[in-house]
Amino acid sequence: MELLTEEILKKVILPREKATHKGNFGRVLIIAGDEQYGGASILAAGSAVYAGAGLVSVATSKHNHAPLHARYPEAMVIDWENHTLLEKVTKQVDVILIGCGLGVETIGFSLLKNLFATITERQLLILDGSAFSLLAENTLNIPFPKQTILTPHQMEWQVFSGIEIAQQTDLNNQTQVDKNEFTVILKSEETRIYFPREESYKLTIGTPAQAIGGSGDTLAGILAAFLAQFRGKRREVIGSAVFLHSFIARKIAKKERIALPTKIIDRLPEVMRNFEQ
Ligand SMILES: NC(=O)C1=CN([C@@H]2O[C@H](COP(=O)(O)OP(=O)(O)OC[C@H]3O[C@@H](n4cnc5c(N)ncnc54)[C@H](O)[C@@H]3O)[C@@H](O)[C@H]2O)[C@@H](O)CC1
Ligand SMILES: Nc1ncnc2c1ncn2[C@@H]1O[C@H](COP(=O)(O)OP(=O)(O)O)[C@@H](O)[C@H]1O
Ligand SMILES: [Mg+2]
Repeated sequence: MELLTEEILKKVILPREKATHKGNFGRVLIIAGDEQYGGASILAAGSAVYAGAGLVSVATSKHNHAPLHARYPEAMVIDWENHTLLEKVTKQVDVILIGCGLGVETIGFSLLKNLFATITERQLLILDGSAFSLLAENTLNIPFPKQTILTPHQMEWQVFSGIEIAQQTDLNNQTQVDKNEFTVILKSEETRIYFPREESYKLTIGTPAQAIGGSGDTLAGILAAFLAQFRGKRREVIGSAVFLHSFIARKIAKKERIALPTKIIDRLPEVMRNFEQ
């Protein structure tokens, strides 16, 4: 198991070249946020925008359109009941994140099912939050596991994989990942990242200041933006997104008791700039 350190940020975060435009930094689609959990979609969208994705679209409940636009006008919004538009945009993007505050109602399941039927092998998929209960309750196969990254916390991993929290050892987790060929970011006070048949990563810089609703939604957005824009080795791009999220939280926690997800988002552009080599 490899320990994540600052070195990974220097490796992955490269300066932006001059002859570029928004299309060079990746297109992200976030399918998230029902009426109750609108904040999850707003946090995921904000972190994807501030972490530097070229274009970010959010398919969400109509309840969230105005607040999302007001907070992050850089993000584009799609009514998630507009199937035609959602399918069109789904086909155009590089990375799709689904699940943050998606809810476990019928619409959540049909969005997941339609996405699985539309996604192609050239795209990357991130599954978070409600996606795990939806997948545990319904028979639905992940279409391209090698292109899929799961970001469960321990309880979500238990529900999805059947491995109880007390049994979530490196060996048991790695075995499950090798068998299924997806990548798992297993979030906890000491997050682990398991890749199929590759060495895993361990994150030891997390702080209890991160134990607040919305922390994971923010991580998911950062991850989507990193995968969309950085061309380095996939495992390093994933490791650097996870490291950066806690690195900023730790900076905030030196002076503040809570690392508010919205504050982590605000710090992203500056901290990323400092790591450009
Ligand atoms: N502002 C918002 O709109 C928010 C929306 N959220 C969304 O709400 C939905 C439900 O997510 P929740 O995770 O809150 O609820 P869940 O019901 O999925 O699970 C949370 C429970 O799991 C247990 N648990 C055990 N180990 C844990 C660990 N390492 N980390 C976290 N929990 C652990 C805790 O007892 C906790 O109450 C998700 O779709 C999520 O994205 C949350 O992100 C909270 C903020
Ligand atoms: N005590 C802690 N120490 C370190 N990191 C923590 C701690 N508590 C939570 N975190 C981190 O905060 C995030 C929480 O994610 P998650 O539970 O999915 O939040 P949410 O769904 O509310 O957005 C994860 O990245 C997790 O590793
Ligand atoms: Mg979560």
